[in-house]
Amino acid sequence: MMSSRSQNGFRITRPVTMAYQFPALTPEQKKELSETARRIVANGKGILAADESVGTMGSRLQRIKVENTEENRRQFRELLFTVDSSVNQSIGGVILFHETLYQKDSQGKLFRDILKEKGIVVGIKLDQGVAPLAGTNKETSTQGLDGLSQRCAQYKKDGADFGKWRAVLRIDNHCPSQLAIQENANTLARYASICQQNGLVPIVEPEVIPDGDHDMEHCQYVTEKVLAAVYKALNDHHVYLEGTLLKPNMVTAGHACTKKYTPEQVAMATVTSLHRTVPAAVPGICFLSGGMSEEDATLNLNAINLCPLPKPWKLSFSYGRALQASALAAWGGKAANKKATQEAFMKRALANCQAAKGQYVHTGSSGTASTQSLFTACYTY
Ligand SMILES: O=P(O)(O)OC[C@@]1(O)O[C@H](CO)[C@@H](O)[C@@H]1O
Repeated sequence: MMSSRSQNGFRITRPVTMAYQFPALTPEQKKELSETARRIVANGKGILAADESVGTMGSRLQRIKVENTEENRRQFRELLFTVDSSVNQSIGGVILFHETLYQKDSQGKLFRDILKEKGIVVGIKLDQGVAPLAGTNKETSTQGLDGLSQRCAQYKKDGADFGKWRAVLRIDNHCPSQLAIQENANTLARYASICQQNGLVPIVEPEVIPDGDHDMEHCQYVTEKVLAAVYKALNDHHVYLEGTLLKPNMVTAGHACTKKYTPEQVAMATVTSLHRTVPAAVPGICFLSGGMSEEDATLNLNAINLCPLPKPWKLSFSYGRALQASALAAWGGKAANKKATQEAFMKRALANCQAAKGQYVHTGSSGTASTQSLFTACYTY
């Protein structure tokens, strides 16, 4: 302890090792990170999560009977990224998988340059999947911290400005365990710190997956415990919250629960848990769709934005399945379906942008694909 006297004679005692003596980031680094984070979620914009790993993309393509080749993955993504530039009114960021960051359109232009010219921020999936936590009820920890700093530095040079890391928590007997909550919170925080050191905005994704027959109240209880642990860990790791985005699950009942809840009930439970656990310094919360149908994901997001509780953050989307399902169905692997594919994608992007402003009006004219459940059991890839 150091001690001194103030002008009016009071003794002031300070610990010698105050955290501010070791700032993690310079003011310039903080400015860049917070500006990028705010840009991604400005004016109802959200994120297209097009970062499916090769295996996950394989299961998407299998549903439409298309072979999982690099060329087929490239062709579908080309259709998404080359839609009309007005997509930049709804999509502020796109998350890419490693392979996609280095792929080009049929004219030889890098996807990342196509996105940047539209004013869309390019992101990159940084986690490397999950591994079992031995001695638990099938719980996992996310891999990818080894060499992460070097990978972040390279991706930053190659045009990425944000990263994504998904932790998976499940609800079951003895789950999530304290071990899984702590391990995943700490790993997310370590990842977030490394991202920020390399100029990437970390998307922090602790997903409580919807497998199980638990009710919505149980999901709310677990989501609050998980988020509280995540924000404690982010604070412990000196992560600059203004330069982060959160990607959580919405609070819903388990997929096999027989009780049904309205979007307003989901919205109230979701915003209540966020209100209790997520600091107002976080600029944006972009929900994952977690196997909800496209239409449910939009209706729930709209209800969340209309929820009459204080909402100091932008509440938006970072959807994978709920932005791509009807586009994939319209494509079916055929170049001739380009127009229908791009129209289907634009329709969902616009609907979710409206929902992120609480202005979505359900017209009742949605196609079949948009109301189909997109749930995959044990979605841990
Ligand atoms: O739940 P969704 O909205 O389909 O996808 C959410 C997501 O985090 O999970 C996938 C698997 O990692 C990613 O492709 C995507 O970013």
